[in-house]
Amino acid sequence: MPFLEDGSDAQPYASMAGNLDARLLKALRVMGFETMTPVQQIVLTQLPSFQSDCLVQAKTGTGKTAAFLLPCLHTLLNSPTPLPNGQVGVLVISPTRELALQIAKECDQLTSQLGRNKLECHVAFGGTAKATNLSKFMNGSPSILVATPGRLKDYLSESQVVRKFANIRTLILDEADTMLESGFLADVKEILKLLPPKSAGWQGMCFSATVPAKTREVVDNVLAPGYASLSTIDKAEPPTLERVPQYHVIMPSVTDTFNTLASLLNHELTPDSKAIVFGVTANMVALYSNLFSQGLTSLRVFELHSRLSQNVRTRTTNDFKTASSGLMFASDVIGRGMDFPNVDLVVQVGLPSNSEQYIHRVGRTGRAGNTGRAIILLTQAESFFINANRRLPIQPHAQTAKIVSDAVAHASSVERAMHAIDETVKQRAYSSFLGFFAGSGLLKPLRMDKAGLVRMANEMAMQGMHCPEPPPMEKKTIGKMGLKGVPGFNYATVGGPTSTGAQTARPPPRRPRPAAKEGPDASRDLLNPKPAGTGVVKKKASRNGRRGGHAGGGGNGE
Ligand SMILES: Nc1ncnc2c1ncn2[C@@H]1O[C@H](COP(=O)(O)OP(=O)(O)OP(=O)(O)O)[C@@H](O)[C@H]1O
Repeated sequence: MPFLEDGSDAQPYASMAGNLDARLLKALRVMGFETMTPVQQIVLTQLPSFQSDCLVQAKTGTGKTAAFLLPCLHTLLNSPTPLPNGQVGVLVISPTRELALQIAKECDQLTSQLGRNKLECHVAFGGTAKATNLSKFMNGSPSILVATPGRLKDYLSESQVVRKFANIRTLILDEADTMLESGFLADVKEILKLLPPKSAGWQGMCFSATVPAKTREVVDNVLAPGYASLSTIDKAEPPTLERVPQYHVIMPSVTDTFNTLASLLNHELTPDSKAIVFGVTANMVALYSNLFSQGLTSLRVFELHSRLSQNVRTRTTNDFKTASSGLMFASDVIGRGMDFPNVDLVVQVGLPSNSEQYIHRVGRTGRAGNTGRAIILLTQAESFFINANRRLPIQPHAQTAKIVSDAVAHASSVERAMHAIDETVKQRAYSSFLGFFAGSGLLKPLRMDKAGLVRMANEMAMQGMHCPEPPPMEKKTIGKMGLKGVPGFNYATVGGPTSTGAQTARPPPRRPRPAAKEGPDASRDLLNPKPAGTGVVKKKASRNGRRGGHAGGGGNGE
């Protein structure tokens, strides 16, 4: 069984007959789940009971979804006090909409053999018509609800919705470490206030591939004292899958990002590849996607981040799931939990915000027993990440020198492609890049001050994106980034006719320059409050162009 990295035998699901509901076992057979993965085995055989509170850690792509759904579905189906009709028995909270949908789909598969006793699984997440979903939820029998925290809080503001949770049996936090981080913890606490108290007896389950120490300090929000703590990861082993070799490619400077990425992808991809490239912000991802859609790859290009409508996000997710090959540029909307079959390469461009984010992104490949590769592309200055995370098995890429030197051969095709891209796309990328670094606490490890950050962003814009000058920035946005008074900005003023903002006066479009030589073609935006490029009028260009040295960033969101 390929899930087991130590080569030991996996236990067949058939051995659970009598312990796990026969209808669930039948569904598992239909799904092709013949043997238990290690995390499924540990949960189903070592948990004191299927109703026990637990904190469970297992590597990415090893079947945690079924590991948390099976015990609670079994309990729902076999409880001596059946769930009253219309009540929610199981609540799963997930950090992203895409993951919520994926969990609900797996739940539907697991409950597909219940015949007339079918359990309804509903989803609730933002970006969709709330009224329609809520009325379906209120009028249906949502025994299971998979929700993102924001929309769930919204639902729970209505007392008739709160009443539907009066008999809750299990609360699951998937990606528990991120759900219990500062960004989500306040939401989770508010949600808990509106649910029956823990003393009512509901089960808490927390699952993740990463459980940093700070998570253990706050799990008591959902787990009772004495909860079971299970892990399939040996303390001495790396937290990533052994069958996913990991490499770093270090480039000299941030201005090399686009050419080096083109060189790297040209080096790594084949016409059959299925790869994901993570960028640091949604708008940087949009820029990569635009760039590589200009003939820099023969693969179909996919783009996924929070700045797209939910319809587009859902369609792209489904398309990439079923695609046999393709090149996905993505933000962290798919950094955790998402299961895209047969991804053979994950590339991270720039710094992840922490080692957990790195681990989850790498985990988009090598899933379900498959193999894969992961590469992180950093600047020299950013390479501190490698030294600071020595437990991650990241090796130098054997072809680094060639990839970096071949970047020159891609310069002309990248430049030509950049000239074909709308300036607003570049302005947004520039603004998000600044916002990312300004808000990330990364300037200190990069040994950079704010003026250095602006210089670096300007160099990336002019030398990397081939903008004629630093893209315009509104004073208001600069202030929100905490960069007020920092030299080097091309200030823009608000003006124009619309009430929501104003029209942009952009630098005149540049004519694409012919390429000198054909090359071999191959988050959240923390402080970019609205699509940039709206509401700005160029006033003054100022340049300050010492060659800096860093790209990247993190941000744990969309
Ligand atoms: N027992 C099994 N037999 C065969 N395939 C399985 C089994 N359990 C899970 N899978 C498949 O393995 C893949 C990964 O499962 P899942 O998404 O639940 O992993 P995960 O551990 O939750 O990953 P992540 O840490 O990224 O959230 C899915 O495609 C799933 O269908």
